[in-house]
Amino acid sequence: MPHDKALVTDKAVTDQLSDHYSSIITELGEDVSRDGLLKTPVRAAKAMQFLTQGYEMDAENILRSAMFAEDYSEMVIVKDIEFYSLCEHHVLPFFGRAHVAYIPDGYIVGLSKIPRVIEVFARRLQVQERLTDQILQAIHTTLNPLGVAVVIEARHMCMMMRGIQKQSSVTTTSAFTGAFKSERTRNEFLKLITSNLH
Ligand SMILES: Nc1nc2c(ncn2[C@@H]2O[C@H](COP(=O)(O)OP(=O)(O)OP(=O)(O)O)[C@@H](O)[C@H]2O)c(=O)[nH]1
Ligand SMILES: [Zn+2]
Repeated sequence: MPHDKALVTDKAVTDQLSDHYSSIITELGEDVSRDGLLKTPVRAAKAMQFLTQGYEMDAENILRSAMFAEDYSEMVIVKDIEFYSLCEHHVLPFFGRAHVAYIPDGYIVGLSKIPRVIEVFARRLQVQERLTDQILQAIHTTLNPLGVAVVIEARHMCMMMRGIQKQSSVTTTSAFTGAFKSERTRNEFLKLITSNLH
């Protein structure tokens, strides 16, 4: 899914976006007909479709496609899941790592589906808070587990390349349901995501 270019570009959309990119590049003072820029509008159009392909994906379907009845009821954690998203204010990247946990209640989910859910919500115009919450809600609604926890750490290019120009600030967001509202369970999760056990 994330690597399949053919899936994410549509000819009509590419043509339209490409025209817009030509105008933008010209407006910036460049010569869009020079050799190095000849194919840039089309490349940029395809890249932007790739970066926003999450609009075409359905997180709940992805999770439902690999749910298995299982009696396991301890915490399952998938941590250090890297992601790239686009901030909806400046259309510049923000990127980092997500840590997700859930405590099953009768059903477990195929592990790869957790990073796939992150792709669904990261590959669109976003804010970090909503990204965190959408991942949480998709898992909560579909698996109906005893609890879900999501922590996201990210760097925002709009705060690095421009604006306030802070190079090392990291933004952390978190959201919890059910059992993770209890301090003991939440602390166990936070301890495990910060440990170096591999
Ligand atoms: N809460 C939140 N804010 C974000 C996120 N991504 C970017 N922002 C912020 O969105 C805000 C937009 O503020 P504005 O004042 O409208 O835009 P601006 O003039 O470009 O702001 P500066 O970045 O401060 O130069 C900025 O403070 C950004 O840092 C995000 O994921 N969550
Ligand atoms: Zn921004």
